[in-house]
Amino acid sequence: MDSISMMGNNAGASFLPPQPTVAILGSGDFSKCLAIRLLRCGFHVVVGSRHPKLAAQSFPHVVDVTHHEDAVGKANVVFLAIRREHYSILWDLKHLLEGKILVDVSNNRRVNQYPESNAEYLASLLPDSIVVKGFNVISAWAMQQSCPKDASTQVFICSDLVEARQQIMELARQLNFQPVDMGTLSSSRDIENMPLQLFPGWKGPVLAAVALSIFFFAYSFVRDIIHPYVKYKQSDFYKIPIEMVNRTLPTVAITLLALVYLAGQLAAAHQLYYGTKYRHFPHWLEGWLQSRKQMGLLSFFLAAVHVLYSLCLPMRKSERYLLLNTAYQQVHANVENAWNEEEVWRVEMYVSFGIMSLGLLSLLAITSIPSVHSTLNWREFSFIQSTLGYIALLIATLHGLLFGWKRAFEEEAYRFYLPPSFMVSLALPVFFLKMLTQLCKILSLFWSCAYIK
Ligand SMILES: NC(=O)C1=CN([C@@H]2O[C@H](COP(=O)(O)OP(=O)(O)OC[C@H]3O[C@@H](n4cnc5c(N)ncnc54)[C@H](OP(=O)(O)O)[C@@H]3O)[C@@H](O)[C@H]2O)C=CC1
Ligand SMILES: [Cu+2]
Repeated sequence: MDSISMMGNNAGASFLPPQPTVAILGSGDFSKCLAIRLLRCGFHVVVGSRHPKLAAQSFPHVVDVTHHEDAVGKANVVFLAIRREHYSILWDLKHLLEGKILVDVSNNRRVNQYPESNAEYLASLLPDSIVVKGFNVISAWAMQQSCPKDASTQVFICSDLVEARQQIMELARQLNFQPVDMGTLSSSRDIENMPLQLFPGWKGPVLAAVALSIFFFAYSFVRDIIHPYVKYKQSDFYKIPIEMVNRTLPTVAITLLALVYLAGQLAAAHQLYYGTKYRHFPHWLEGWLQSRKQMGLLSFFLAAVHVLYSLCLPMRKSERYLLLNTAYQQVHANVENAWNEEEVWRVEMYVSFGIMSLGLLSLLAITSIPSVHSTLNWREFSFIQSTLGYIALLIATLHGLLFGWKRAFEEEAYRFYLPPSFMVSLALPVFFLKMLTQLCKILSLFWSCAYIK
Protein backbone atom coordinates (compact mmCIF):
# COMPACT_ATOMS: atom_id res chain seq x y z
CA MET A 1 0.00 0.00 0.00
CA ASP A 2 1.26 3.50 -0.83
CA SER A 3 2.19 5.68 2.09
CA ILE A 4 -0.76 7.68 3.26
CA SER A 5 -0.35 11.42 2.91
CA MET A 6 -1.09 13.69 5.86
CA MET A 7 -3.18 16.06 3.76
CA GLY A 8 -6.83 15.54 3.11
CA ASN A 9 -8.06 14.28 -0.21
CA ASN A 10 -8.47 17.82 -1.49
CA ALA A 11 -4.74 18.39 -1.16
CA GLY A 12 -4.14 15.67 -3.71
CA ALA A 13 -0.44 15.06 -2.94
CA SER A 14 1.14 11.82 -1.68
CA PHE A 15 4.22 13.45 -0.19
CA LEU A 16 4.44 15.63 2.93
CA PRO A 17 3.32 19.17 2.01
CA PRO A 18 4.86 22.18 3.80
CA GLN A 19 2.01 22.38 6.31
CA PRO A 20 0.50 18.94 6.69
CA THR A 21 -2.97 18.84 8.16
CA VAL A 22 -3.94 16.71 11.11
CA ALA A 23 -7.51 16.34 12.34
CA ILE A 24 -8.54 15.84 15.96
CA LEU A 25 -12.03 14.74 16.93
CA GLY A 26 -13.14 16.02 20.35
CA SER A 27 -12.31 19.30 22.00
CA GLY A 28 -11.39 18.26 25.54
CA ASP A 29 -8.10 18.66 27.43
CA PHE A 30 -6.15 16.17 25.36
CA SER A 31 -7.35 17.66 22.11
CA LYS A 32 -6.33 21.20 23.18
CA CYS A 33 -2.86 20.15 24.27
CA LEU A 34 -2.28 17.99 21.20
CA ALA A 35 -3.40 20.86 18.97
CA ILE A 36 -0.88 23.20 20.62
CA ARG A 37 1.94 20.69 20.20
CA LEU A 38 1.03 20.11 16.53
CA LEU A 39 0.90 23.84 15.83
CA ARG A 40 4.31 24.38 17.43
CA CYS A 41 5.80 21.64 15.27
CA GLY A 42 4.49 23.16 12.07
CA PHE A 43 1.26 21.28 11.43
CA HIS A 44 -2.09 22.69 10.45
CA VAL A 45 -4.76 21.50 12.85
CA VAL A 46 -8.45 20.99 12.24
CA VAL A 47 -10.63 20.06 15.21
CA GLY A 48 -13.98 18.29 14.88
CA SER A 49 -16.51 19.07 17.59
CA ARG A 50 -20.23 18.63 18.26
CA HIS A 51 -20.34 22.35 19.11
CA PRO A 52 -17.67 24.01 16.99
CA LYS A 53 -18.59 27.60 17.92
CA LEU A 54 -18.32 26.92 21.62
CA ALA A 55 -15.20 24.78 21.28
CA ALA A 56 -13.39 27.34 19.08
CA GLN A 57 -13.07 29.64 22.11
CA SER A 58 -10.61 27.31 23.79
CA PHE A 59 -8.28 26.87 20.78
CA PRO A 60 -5.80 29.32 19.23
CA HIS A 61 -7.42 31.18 16.33
CA VAL A 62 -5.23 29.40 13.72
CA VAL A 63 -6.93 26.12 14.58
CA ASP A 64 -9.82 25.34 12.30
CA VAL A 65 -12.64 24.20 14.62
CA THR A 66 -15.49 22.71 12.67
CA HIS A 67 -18.03 19.85 12.53
CA HIS A 68 -16.86 16.24 12.63
CA GLU A 69 -17.63 15.57 8.94
CA ASP A 70 -15.79 18.65 7.80
CA ALA A 71 -12.73 17.95 9.95
CA VAL A 72 -12.46 14.34 8.79
CA GLY A 73 -12.65 15.44 5.16
CA LYS A 74 -9.66 17.75 5.54
CA ALA A 75 -7.03 15.28 6.79
CA ASN A 76 -5.91 11.72 6.30
CA VAL A 77 -4.63 11.35 9.84
CA VAL A 78 -7.35 11.69 12.46
CA PHE A 79 -6.66 11.65 16.19
CA LEU A 80 -9.63 10.48 18.26
CA ALA A 81 -9.54 12.59 21.43
CA ILE A 82 -12.87 11.24 22.67
CA ARG A 83 -13.55 8.50 25.16
CA ARG A 84 -14.26 4.94 24.12
CA GLU A 85 -17.83 5.22 25.40
CA HIS A 86 -18.49 7.81 22.66
CA TYR A 87 -16.99 5.91 19.73
CA SER A 88 -20.55 5.20 18.52
CA ILE A 89 -20.64 8.71 16.99
CA LEU A 90 -18.07 7.45 14.49
CA TRP A 91 -20.71 5.24 12.86
CA ASP A 92 -22.11 8.24 11.01
CA LEU A 93 -18.61 9.11 9.76
CA LYS A 94 -17.82 5.57 8.62
CA HIS A 95 -17.80 6.36 4.88
CA LEU A 96 -15.68 9.49 5.42
CA LEU A 97 -13.12 7.63 7.51
CA GLU A 98 -12.53 4.90 4.92
CA GLY A 99 -8.80 4.38 4.24
CA LYS A 100 -7.80 7.03 6.78
CA ILE A 101 -5.46 6.58 9.70
CA LEU A 102 -7.30 6.79 13.02
CA VAL A 103 -5.02 7.33 15.99
CA ASP A 104 -6.60 5.94 19.14
CA VAL A 105 -5.18 7.78 22.17
CA SER A 106 -7.74 6.53 24.67
CA ASN A 107 -7.13 5.13 28.13
CA ASN A 108 -9.32 3.17 30.50
CA ARG A 109 -10.03 3.60 34.17
CA ARG A 110 -9.07 0.05 35.15
CA VAL A 111 -6.61 -2.55 33.89
CA ASN A 112 -8.33 -4.86 31.33
CA GLN A 113 -11.60 -2.95 31.78
CA TYR A 114 -13.13 -4.31 28.55
CA PRO A 115 -12.81 -7.75 26.95
CA GLU A 116 -10.97 -6.22 23.96
CA SER A 117 -8.69 -3.17 23.87
CA ASN A 118 -10.17 0.18 22.84
CA ALA A 119 -8.11 0.16 19.65
CA GLU A 120 -9.30 -3.35 18.69
CA TYR A 121 -12.88 -2.32 19.42
CA LEU A 122 -12.40 0.73 17.16
CA ALA A 123 -10.94 -1.47 14.42
CA SER A 124 -13.98 -3.76 14.63
CA LEU A 125 -16.32 -0.74 14.42
CA LEU A 126 -14.51 0.73 11.41
CA PRO A 127 -12.93 -2.15 9.47
CA ASP A 128 -12.23 0.06 6.44
CA SER A 129 -10.11 2.51 8.41
CA ILE A 130 -6.56 1.96 9.60
CA VAL A 131 -6.34 2.04 13.39
CA VAL A 132 -3.08 3.02 15.08
CA LYS A 133 -2.72 2.97 18.86
CA GLY A 134 -0.44 5.51 20.48
CA PHE A 135 0.18 8.66 22.55
CA ASN A 136 -2.04 7.39 25.40
CA VAL A 137 0.95 7.28 27.79
CA ILE A 138 1.48 11.05 27.40
CA SER A 139 -0.61 13.20 29.73
CA ALA A 140 -2.34 16.30 28.41
CA TRP A 141 0.03 18.35 30.57
CA ALA A 142 3.16 16.75 29.10
CA MET A 143 1.68 17.07 25.64
CA GLN A 144 1.46 20.84 25.77
CA GLN A 145 5.04 21.32 27.03
CA SER A 146 7.32 21.74 24.03
CA CYS A 147 10.12 19.72 25.65
CA PRO A 148 9.10 18.36 29.07
CA LYS A 149 12.19 17.65 31.17
CA ASP A 150 10.30 15.87 33.92
CA ALA A 151 8.03 13.62 31.87
CA SER A 152 8.76 10.62 29.75
CA THR A 153 8.82 11.29 26.01
CA GLN A 154 8.42 7.66 24.96
CA VAL A 155 5.27 6.81 23.00
CA PHE A 156 4.35 3.22 22.23
CA ILE A 157 2.83 2.69 18.80
CA CYS A 158 1.16 -0.31 17.22
CA SER A 159 -0.94 -1.04 14.16
CA ASP A 160 -1.64 -3.94 11.86
CA LEU A 161 -0.52 -1.89 8.85
CA VAL A 162 3.25 -1.35 8.87
CA GLU A 163 3.14 1.80 6.68
CA ALA A 164 0.58 3.47 8.93
CA ARG A 165 2.58 2.55 12.02
CA GLN A 166 5.73 3.99 10.52
CA GLN A 167 3.95 7.15 9.45
CA ILE A 168 2.63 7.78 12.97
CA MET A 169 6.07 7.00 14.41
CA GLU A 170 7.52 9.64 12.09
CA LEU A 171 4.81 12.06 13.21
CA ALA A 172 5.73 11.30 16.85
CA ARG A 173 9.38 12.11 16.08
CA GLN A 174 8.34 15.41 14.49
CA LEU A 175 6.44 16.20 17.71
CA ASN A 176 9.68 15.54 19.70
CA PHE A 177 8.58 12.21 21.13
CA GLN A 178 10.51 8.96 21.02
CA PRO A 179 8.34 6.36 19.29
CA VAL A 180 8.65 2.71 20.27
CA ASP A 181 7.44 0.18 17.70
CA MET A 182 5.15 -2.28 19.48
CA GLY A 183 4.14 -4.27 16.42
CA THR A 184 0.58 -5.25 15.59
CA LEU A 185 -2.65 -3.99 17.11
CA SER A 186 -2.73 -6.98 19.46
CA SER A 187 -0.20 -5.05 21.61
CA SER A 188 -2.75 -2.28 22.16
CA ARG A 189 -4.07 -3.93 25.33
CA ASP A 190 -0.61 -3.79 26.92
CA ILE A 191 -0.16 -0.19 25.75
CA GLU A 192 -3.52 0.76 27.26
CA ASN A 193 -2.62 -0.86 30.57
CA MET A 194 0.71 1.00 30.80
CA PRO A 195 -0.56 4.29 32.28
CA LEU A 196 -2.64 2.38 34.85
CA GLN A 197 0.23 0.42 36.31
CA LEU A 198 1.76 1.49 39.59
CA PHE A 199 5.40 0.39 39.75
CA PRO A 200 4.92 -3.00 38.10
CA GLY A 201 7.61 -5.40 39.22
CA TRP A 202 8.05 -3.72 42.60
CA LYS A 203 5.12 -5.29 44.45
CA GLY A 204 6.87 -8.58 45.36
CA PRO A 205 10.22 -7.03 46.36
CA VAL A 206 8.54 -4.30 48.43
CA LEU A 207 6.32 -6.88 50.16
CA ALA A 208 9.39 -9.03 50.87
CA ALA A 209 11.25 -6.00 52.29
CA VAL A 210 8.27 -5.04 54.48
CA ALA A 211 7.78 -8.61 55.77
CA LEU A 212 11.50 -8.97 56.54
CA SER A 213 11.54 -5.56 58.26
CA ILE A 214 8.61 -6.48 60.49
CA PHE A 215 10.19 -9.80 61.37
CA PHE A 216 13.67 -8.44 62.17
CA PHE A 217 12.29 -5.42 64.01
CA ALA A 218 10.07 -7.62 66.19
CA TYR A 219 12.98 -9.96 66.84
CA SER A 220 15.33 -7.13 67.88
CA PHE A 221 12.56 -5.60 69.98
CA VAL A 222 12.08 -8.80 71.96
CA ARG A 223 15.80 -9.38 72.35
CA ASP A 224 17.05 -5.86 73.10
CA ILE A 225 14.10 -4.29 74.89
CA ILE A 226 11.64 -6.84 76.25
CA HIS A 227 14.27 -9.29 77.49
CA PRO A 228 16.26 -6.74 79.61
CA TYR A 229 13.01 -5.22 80.84
CA VAL A 230 11.49 -8.51 81.98
CA LYS A 231 14.70 -9.89 83.43
CA TYR A 232 16.34 -6.80 85.01
CA LYS A 233 13.57 -4.15 84.93
CA GLN A 234 15.92 -2.19 82.68
CA SER A 235 14.04 0.31 80.54
CA ASP A 236 15.67 0.57 77.11
CA PHE A 237 12.62 1.78 75.26
CA TYR A 238 14.52 4.87 74.11
CA LYS A 239 16.29 2.55 71.65
CA ILE A 240 13.16 2.08 69.54
CA PRO A 241 13.36 5.10 67.18
CA ILE A 242 17.02 4.85 66.21
CA GLU A 243 18.84 1.74 67.40
CA MET A 244 16.07 -0.72 66.63
CA VAL A 245 15.48 0.81 63.21
CA ASN A 246 19.21 0.90 62.54
CA ARG A 247 19.53 -2.77 63.35
CA THR A 248 16.60 -3.72 61.17
CA LEU A 249 17.80 -1.78 58.11
CA PRO A 250 21.14 -3.53 57.47
CA THR A 251 19.69 -6.93 58.33
CA VAL A 252 16.96 -6.53 55.72
CA ALA A 253 19.47 -5.03 53.24
CA ILE A 254 21.82 -8.03 53.48
CA THR A 255 18.97 -10.53 53.40
CA LEU A 256 17.55 -8.92 50.25
CA LEU A 257 20.99 -8.96 48.61
CA ALA A 258 21.36 -12.62 49.56
CA LEU A 259 17.90 -13.30 48.05
CA VAL A 260 19.07 -11.70 44.78
CA TYR A 261 21.90 -14.20 44.49
CA LEU A 262 19.96 -17.13 45.92
CA ALA A 263 17.54 -16.90 42.96
CA GLY A 264 20.46 -17.25 40.53
CA GLN A 265 21.81 -20.23 42.46
CA LEU A 266 18.43 -21.98 42.50
CA ALA A 267 18.17 -21.40 38.75
CA ALA A 268 21.63 -22.93 38.28
CA ALA A 269 20.67 -25.88 40.49
CA HIS A 270 17.48 -26.36 38.44
CA GLN A 271 19.47 -26.45 35.22
CA LEU A 272 22.01 -28.88 36.67
CA TYR A 273 19.27 -31.13 38.04
CA TYR A 274 17.48 -31.41 34.69
CA GLY A 275 20.75 -31.36 32.74
CA THR A 276 19.47 -28.68 30.36
CA LYS A 277 19.09 -24.92 30.20
CA TYR A 278 16.11 -25.13 27.87
CA ARG A 279 13.61 -26.27 30.47
CA HIS A 280 11.33 -23.54 31.84
CA PHE A 281 11.84 -22.49 35.43
CA PRO A 282 8.87 -22.87 37.77
CA HIS A 283 6.58 -19.83 37.86
CA TRP A 284 7.71 -18.68 41.31
CA LEU A 285 11.39 -18.88 40.37
CA GLU A 286 10.76 -16.99 37.12
CA GLY A 287 9.09 -14.15 39.09
CA TRP A 288 11.88 -14.19 41.67
CA LEU A 289 14.55 -13.98 38.95
CA GLN A 290 12.74 -11.07 37.33
CA SER A 291 12.57 -9.06 40.54
CA ARG A 292 16.31 -9.27 41.30
CA LYS A 293 16.98 -5.73 40.09
CA GLN A 294 14.28 -4.28 42.35
CA MET A 295 15.47 -6.32 45.34
CA GLY A 296 19.05 -5.17 44.72
CA LEU A 297 17.97 -1.52 44.52
CA LEU A 298 15.91 -1.87 47.71
CA SER A 299 18.94 -3.42 49.40
CA PHE A 300 21.07 -0.45 48.30
CA PHE A 301 18.44 2.03 49.52
CA LEU A 302 18.19 0.38 52.96
CA ALA A 303 21.99 0.18 53.27
CA ALA A 304 22.28 3.90 52.41
CA VAL A 305 19.67 4.82 55.05
CA HIS A 306 21.51 2.59 57.54
CA VAL A 307 24.69 4.60 56.89
CA LEU A 308 22.84 7.86 57.57
CA TYR A 309 21.42 6.50 60.80
CA SER A 310 24.85 5.23 61.86
CA LEU A 311 26.47 8.61 61.18
CA CYS A 312 23.86 10.26 63.39
CA LEU A 313 24.34 7.86 66.34
CA PRO A 314 26.87 10.08 68.20
CA MET A 315 24.47 13.06 67.95
CA ARG A 316 22.05 11.47 70.39
CA LYS A 317 21.74 12.67 73.98
CA SER A 318 21.62 9.04 75.15
CA GLU A 319 25.00 8.38 73.57
CA ARG A 320 26.54 11.40 75.34
CA TYR A 321 25.10 10.37 78.73
CA LEU A 322 26.37 6.81 78.28
CA LEU A 323 29.84 8.12 77.36
CA LEU A 324 29.90 10.42 80.39
CA ASN A 325 28.79 7.59 82.64
CA THR A 326 31.48 5.27 81.31
CA ALA A 327 34.11 7.99 81.77
CA TYR A 328 32.94 8.60 85.31
CA GLN A 329 33.01 4.87 86.13
CA GLN A 330 36.56 4.65 84.80
CA VAL A 331 37.70 7.61 86.89
CA HIS A 332 36.01 6.01 89.85
CA ALA A 333 37.76 2.70 89.17
CA ASN A 334 41.01 4.57 88.63
CA VAL A 335 41.44 3.33 85.08
CA GLU A 336 43.64 5.74 83.15
CA ASN A 337 43.84 4.05 79.79
CA ALA A 338 40.67 2.53 78.36
CA TRP A 339 42.31 1.43 75.09
CA ASN A 340 41.30 -2.09 74.07
CA GLU A 341 43.34 -3.27 71.13
CA GLU A 342 40.96 -6.07 70.13
CA GLU A 343 37.92 -3.78 70.28
CA VAL A 344 39.73 -1.12 68.29
CA TRP A 345 40.57 -3.58 65.53
CA ARG A 346 37.07 -5.03 65.49
CA VAL A 347 35.44 -1.63 65.04
CA GLU A 348 38.02 -0.39 62.50
CA MET A 349 37.43 -3.48 60.37
CA TYR A 350 33.69 -3.36 60.90
CA VAL A 351 33.46 0.27 59.70
CA SER A 352 35.83 -0.35 56.80
CA PHE A 353 33.81 -3.37 55.58
CA GLY A 354 30.62 -1.33 55.91
CA ILE A 355 32.00 1.46 53.72
CA MET A 356 33.36 -1.01 51.16
CA SER A 357 30.09 -2.88 50.87
CA LEU A 358 28.14 0.36 50.41
CA GLY A 359 30.62 1.43 47.72
CA LEU A 360 30.16 -1.84 45.85
CA LEU A 361 26.38 -1.71 46.27
CA SER A 362 26.41 1.82 44.78
CA LEU A 363 28.29 0.45 41.78
CA LEU A 364 25.70 -2.31 41.35
CA ALA A 365 22.88 0.25 41.60
CA ILE A 366 24.46 2.68 39.12
CA THR A 367 25.09 -0.02 36.53
CA SER A 368 21.45 -1.09 36.72
CA ILE A 369 20.39 2.31 35.30
CA PRO A 370 19.45 1.56 31.66
CA SER A 371 21.59 4.37 30.16
CA VAL A 372 24.68 3.13 32.07
CA HIS A 373 23.81 -0.53 31.45
CA SER A 374 23.68 0.12 27.71
CA THR A 375 27.30 1.34 27.68
CA LEU A 376 28.54 -2.02 29.03
CA ASN A 377 28.91 -5.23 27.10
CA TRP A 378 27.46 -8.44 28.53
CA ARG A 379 30.75 -9.58 30.08
CA GLU A 380 31.35 -6.24 31.82
CA PHE A 381 27.78 -6.15 33.11
CA SER A 382 27.90 -9.70 34.46
CA PHE A 383 31.33 -9.05 36.03
CA ILE A 384 29.89 -6.11 37.98
CA GLN A 385 26.50 -7.62 38.80
CA SER A 386 27.71 -11.13 39.56
CA THR A 387 31.38 -11.16 40.64
CA LEU A 388 31.40 -7.77 42.36
CA GLY A 389 27.89 -8.47 43.69
CA TYR A 390 29.07 -11.64 45.46
CA ILE A 391 32.04 -9.72 46.85
CA ALA A 392 29.67 -7.01 48.13
CA LEU A 393 27.54 -9.68 49.79
CA LEU A 394 30.60 -11.28 51.35
CA ILE A 395 31.96 -7.98 52.71
CA ALA A 396 28.53 -6.93 53.98
CA THR A 397 28.21 -10.29 55.77
CA LEU A 398 31.66 -9.81 57.36
CA HIS A 399 30.54 -6.33 58.42
CA GLY A 400 27.48 -7.87 60.10
CA LEU A 401 29.48 -10.68 61.70
CA LEU A 402 32.01 -8.22 63.15
CA PHE A 403 29.15 -6.26 64.65
CA GLY A 404 27.52 -9.22 66.35
CA TRP A 405 30.56 -11.34 67.11
CA LYS A 406 31.62 -9.56 70.34
CA ARG A 407 28.10 -9.32 71.63
CA ALA A 408 27.44 -12.97 70.89
CA PHE A 409 30.10 -13.93 73.40
CA GLU A 410 29.72 -11.19 75.96
CA GLU A 411 26.07 -10.23 76.28
CA GLU A 412 23.64 -12.59 77.87
CA ALA A 413 20.71 -11.59 75.69
CA TYR A 414 22.73 -12.56 72.67
CA ARG A 415 23.33 -16.02 74.00
CA PHE A 416 19.63 -16.67 74.26
CA TYR A 417 18.78 -14.99 71.00
CA LEU A 418 20.82 -14.90 67.85
CA PRO A 419 22.60 -11.62 67.14
CA PRO A 420 21.55 -9.98 63.87
CA SER A 421 24.78 -10.97 62.17
CA PHE A 422 23.90 -14.64 62.54
CA MET A 423 20.38 -13.97 61.43
CA VAL A 424 21.62 -12.37 58.23
CA SER A 425 23.53 -15.50 57.53
CA LEU A 426 21.18 -16.32 54.69
CA ALA A 427 24.24 -15.04 52.84
CA LEU A 428 26.22 -18.07 54.03
CA PRO A 429 24.00 -20.74 52.40
CA VAL A 430 24.11 -18.60 49.23
CA PHE A 431 27.90 -18.80 49.18
CA PHE A 432 27.71 -22.50 49.94
CA LEU A 433 25.25 -23.06 47.09
CA LYS A 434 27.41 -20.99 44.77
CA MET A 435 30.41 -23.19 45.49
CA LEU A 436 28.31 -26.33 45.14
CA THR A 437 26.84 -25.34 41.77
CA GLN A 438 30.28 -24.28 40.51
CA LEU A 439 31.63 -27.67 41.57
CA CYS A 440 28.73 -29.49 39.90
CA LYS A 441 29.28 -27.48 36.70
CA ILE A 442 32.97 -28.43 36.66
CA LEU A 443 32.13 -32.09 37.37
CA SER A 444 29.40 -32.24 34.73
CA LEU A 445 31.82 -30.68 32.22
CA PHE A 446 34.38 -33.27 33.20
CA TRP A 447 31.86 -36.12 32.86
CA SER A 448 30.60 -34.95 29.50
CA CYS A 449 34.20 -34.70 28.24
CA ALA A 450 34.95 -38.18 29.55
CA TYR A 451 31.75 -39.51 27.91
CA ILE A 452 32.64 -37.95 24.56
CA LYS A 453 36.07 -39.53 24.71
N1 LIG B 1 -6.48 14.03 29.50
C1 LIG B 1 -5.35 13.35 29.45
O1 LIG B 1 -4.36 13.69 30.13
C2 LIG B 1 -5.26 12.15 28.57
C3 LIG B 1 -6.34 11.70 27.84
N2 LIG B 1 -6.20 10.61 27.02
C4 LIG B 1 -7.35 10.12 26.26
O2 LIG B 1 -7.79 11.14 25.37
C5 LIG B 1 -9.19 11.07 25.19
C6 LIG B 1 -9.78 12.44 25.49
O3 LIG B 1 -9.45 12.77 26.82
P1 LIG B 1 -9.85 14.16 27.46
O4 LIG B 1 -9.61 15.24 26.47
O5 LIG B 1 -9.22 14.25 28.75
O6 LIG B 1 -11.43 13.95 27.65
P2 LIG B 1 -12.55 15.01 27.87
O7 LIG B 1 -13.65 14.33 28.56
O8 LIG B 1 -11.98 16.26 28.42
O9 LIG B 1 -13.00 15.37 26.38
C7 LIG B 1 -13.46 14.44 25.49
C8 LIG B 1 -14.21 15.17 24.34
O10 LIG B 1 -15.09 14.21 23.81
C9 LIG B 1 -16.23 14.87 23.31
N3 LIG B 1 -17.42 14.26 23.85
C10 LIG B 1 -17.87 14.28 25.13
N4 LIG B 1 -19.00 13.59 25.24
C11 LIG B 1 -19.31 13.14 24.02
C12 LIG B 1 -20.37 12.36 23.51
N5 LIG B 1 -21.38 11.93 24.28
N6 LIG B 1 -20.35 12.06 22.22
C13 LIG B 1 -19.35 12.50 21.42
N7 LIG B 1 -18.31 13.24 21.85
C14 LIG B 1 -18.30 13.56 23.13
C15 LIG B 1 -16.17 16.31 23.75
O11 LIG B 1 -15.82 17.12 22.62
P3 LIG B 1 -16.95 18.02 21.84
O12 LIG B 1 -17.85 18.56 22.89
O13 LIG B 1 -16.13 19.05 21.17
O14 LIG B 1 -17.60 17.10 20.91
C16 LIG B 1 -15.09 16.31 24.79
O15 LIG B 1 -14.38 17.50 24.81
C17 LIG B 1 -9.70 9.98 26.14
O16 LIG B 1 -9.90 8.80 25.42
C18 LIG B 1 -8.57 9.81 27.12
O17 LIG B 1 -8.51 8.51 27.62
C19 LIG B 1 -5.01 9.97 26.87
C20 LIG B 1 -3.91 10.39 27.55
C21 LIG B 1 -3.94 11.48 28.47
CU1 LIG C 1 26.33 -1.57 59.28
